[in-house]
Amino acid sequence: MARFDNSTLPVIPLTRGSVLFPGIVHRIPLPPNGSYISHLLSNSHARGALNSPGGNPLDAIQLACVPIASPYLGPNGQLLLRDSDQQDNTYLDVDPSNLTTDDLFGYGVTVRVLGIQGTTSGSAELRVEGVSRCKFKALANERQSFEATDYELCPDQVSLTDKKIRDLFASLKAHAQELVSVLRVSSFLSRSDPKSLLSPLLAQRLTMFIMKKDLKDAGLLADFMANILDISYEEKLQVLAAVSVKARMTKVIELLQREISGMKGNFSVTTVTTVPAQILDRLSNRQGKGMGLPTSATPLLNMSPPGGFPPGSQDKGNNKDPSDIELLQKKLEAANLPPDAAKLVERELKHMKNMMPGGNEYSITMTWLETLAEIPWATVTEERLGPETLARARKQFDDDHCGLEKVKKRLIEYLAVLRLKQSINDDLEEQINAAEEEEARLNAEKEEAAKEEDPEAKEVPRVNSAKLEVLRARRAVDKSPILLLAGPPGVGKTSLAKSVATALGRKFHRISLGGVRDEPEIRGHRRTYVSAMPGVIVQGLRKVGVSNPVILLDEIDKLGKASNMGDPSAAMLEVLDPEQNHTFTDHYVGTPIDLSKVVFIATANELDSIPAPLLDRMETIYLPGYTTLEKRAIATKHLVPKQMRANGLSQGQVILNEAVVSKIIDSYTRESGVRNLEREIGSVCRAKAVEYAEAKDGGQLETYRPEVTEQDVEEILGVETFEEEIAEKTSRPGIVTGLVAYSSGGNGSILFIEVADMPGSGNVQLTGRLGDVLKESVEVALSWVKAHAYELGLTPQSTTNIMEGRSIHVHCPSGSIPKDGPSSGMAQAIALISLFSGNPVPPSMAMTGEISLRGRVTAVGGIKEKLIGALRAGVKTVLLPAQNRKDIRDLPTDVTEGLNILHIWDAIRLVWPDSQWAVDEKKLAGLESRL
Ligand SMILES: Nc1ncnc2c1ncn2[C@@H]1O[C@H](COP(=O)(O)OP(=O)(O)OP(=O)(O)O)[C@@H](O)[C@H]1O
Repeated sequence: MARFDNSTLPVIPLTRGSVLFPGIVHRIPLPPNGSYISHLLSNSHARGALNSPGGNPLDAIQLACVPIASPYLGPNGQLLLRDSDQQDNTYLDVDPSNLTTDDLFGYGVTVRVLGIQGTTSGSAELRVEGVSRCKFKALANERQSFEATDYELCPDQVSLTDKKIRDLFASLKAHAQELVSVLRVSSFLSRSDPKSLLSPLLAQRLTMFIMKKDLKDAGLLADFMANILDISYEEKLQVLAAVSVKARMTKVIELLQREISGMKGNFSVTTVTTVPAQILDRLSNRQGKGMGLPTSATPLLNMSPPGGFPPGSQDKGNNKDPSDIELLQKKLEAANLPPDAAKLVERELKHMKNMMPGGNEYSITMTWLETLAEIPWATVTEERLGPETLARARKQFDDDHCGLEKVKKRLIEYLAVLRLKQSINDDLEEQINAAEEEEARLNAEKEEAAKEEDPEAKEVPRVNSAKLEVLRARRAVDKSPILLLAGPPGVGKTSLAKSVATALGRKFHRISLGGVRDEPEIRGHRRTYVSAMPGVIVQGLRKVGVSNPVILLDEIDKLGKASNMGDPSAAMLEVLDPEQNHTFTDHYVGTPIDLSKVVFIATANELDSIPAPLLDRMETIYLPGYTTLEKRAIATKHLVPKQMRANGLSQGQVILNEAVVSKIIDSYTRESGVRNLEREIGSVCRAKAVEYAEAKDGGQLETYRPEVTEQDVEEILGVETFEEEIAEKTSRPGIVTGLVAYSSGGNGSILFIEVADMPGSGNVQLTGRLGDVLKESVEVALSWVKAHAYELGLTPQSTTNIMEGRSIHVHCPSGSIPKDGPSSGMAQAIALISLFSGNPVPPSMAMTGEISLRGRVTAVGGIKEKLIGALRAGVKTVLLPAQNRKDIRDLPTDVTEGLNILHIWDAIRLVWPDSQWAVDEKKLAGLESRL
């Protein structure tokens, strides 16, 4: 057991090359079981408690820590060997149990015990904090315990009036701050190494810590910096041995200078602090007002350390990179902002000059101003709306698209109106300018007159102002409508809009509204939000760089519905309203933008899902699907040459004849548009390109065959993907052929409706993935047939229930394909009548039409697609509602010639002309319609 008396001081050797300084917290690992440190602690505690009973037991423990001596230093820290390269640091790998007093350094620190802490590895650590330097004159070693038998405590002595000390302290602080800045910059530059990262928060704390130290803490600050500096063990021992604060500061400043210049070798530092100017302000104010900080620290704020900016000058904005703001200012000037925006920008720029660069607000404002500078406020594409515009547009449309005559005609009309309105607007603009000049002149005259008090002159400007207002109002109203191209996928909506842009010579930008769910996506987030951005419209304008592009609002029908994130379609209303869009406000930009020069063209696959107010603002041009004939023409004239070019083939290297194109259309695609057709033609071209290249490389070009046969198509594209629904050859009661538009892939096709009856109690079973509307139309048909069973001759008496004792099952085959819509109502009713009467419907006959509960057959949509599908499926006769007569006029001739189209008034008679069971005119006379 160690023996202690009050004149001795227990000493713990620090191993692993560590040096403890006053003010620094250190952890000393406690060896397991029976450690001498434990004995030492308990004895020291017992002795301390004896001396000062009742105090904090930890405070009672008196200890010192001593580092291992270096063979390269003398007992007072003087360097014995100058060339550190020759140093061998193996002396530091000591076994604590074999230490002798000779192994210990002559200086150490007394410590305060903070506690004992367990570690995750199961061992314990003693936490101590250095208190004061201590010089050991004599050390004793007894049973592995060390004690200083003769020692001298050396607390820091700082003379607050010593100018040399004050200057040294100011220099130490400045260097310490500079080191933090340099560390921050270097960690920023070497982001790839996470170990070298100094977070902004930590850098700020360090700077604050340094700033808060005052002259009486000079020695502590020097110790703190020596502790964090990357210096050798000997240098640390030297700092420990520097009892004089002056000497210590000199040594630490020297070490700091070396460290800083070493780090600065690779880059130049322009910013030296991370403490916000306001805090520095506050600090200097506090000092000025004598709020606890000694005035001796004041010179610090005015000092000018080598290589850095004086910290006190930071609030004057000197440390900002002026080129950033200047550059931005120039960009903003060049952007030609409207007066409102210019005022806003000026204010923000002024504000920005007082901000800390790198701060959050600074970068937010910077990004915002950059966005504003990039918006094309006044940049426009030069107009090409001249007398030749329409001819050029016509040629462009014909070059890019086959068929679509009606649509092209409508687009030409649109461009003609755009041109006329523009010339009217140009005239108006001229008149407005003239009127404005006139008003300015009259105002000047009025002022003159007012000076001379002439009452007559005052009336004239009022007349002129009214004229100006009228002119301005006319200009605002004379805007062209927004076009909506609606139709199934791949029918050329996007490419038509592109052709419009080409014909007008304007830039084109496409905005996909498909995934837009929130209003801010259209109108932007307020710039105070984290990672706020402008909306899609402003982003589009920034991208194209002009204020008069053609913007395609693609898939406007897929725009999200109103939610807690706002209603995107409401924001769209403002964009599309010619009355409002000259002052469109994006939340991020925060100032109105004129969208009136933009030509907006929207596209949609269906109109039902577009909110009515939005639909109302647009003029719809419907693009129906293509017939096989049209597809063939498009493929031959456009898609084949296009795909050949795309695959590096020149004319004549691939020949696809009509039969081959038809095979691709019928067997490999089922769509209203031509997108898949283009893809399949692309596959064929690619396969031929490989064949051609191989033949050429092998020197056997003569063996290459450019013609593609139907067999080749099968080999290249694989097994036929689609087999058309073919009309039945025979029929049974209860089976009717209906028509659908936009079935799989948006094509028209036929649909079989099968009804069977069985003994039961009047139940109706529906299968075949029927949608709610379709189910309802079955119910309507059944109710009508039940209600008129007697008139139709299906029951012998008017009181008989036709469903009595039976149940029915309605099924539509292709059960995996969902079906919906009311247009099969008539076919359901005919199928039921057919079932109950036992009369089959001719198999080559198909029908479509919605029925009401009164038995009226009403118009349905998608006639063109349905009839094309019917023709393809081998249907000969089609029954259509009388109201759909108008749709037949636009049908391609191959459809009108290939089908016997009958508009029904008396459907039953058309289906069963020879039947005897429904000819009682008297009975039918009561019906409102002749289903
Ligand atoms: N009448 C046509 N003549 C020539 N090519 C056409 C015609 N119609 C469509 N195409 C071509 O079909 C492809 C698909 O057209 P586009 O992308 O314009 O379809 P879309 O109607 O916009 O489809 P979606 O609704 O899916 O966006 C384009 O390559 C286009 O050039």
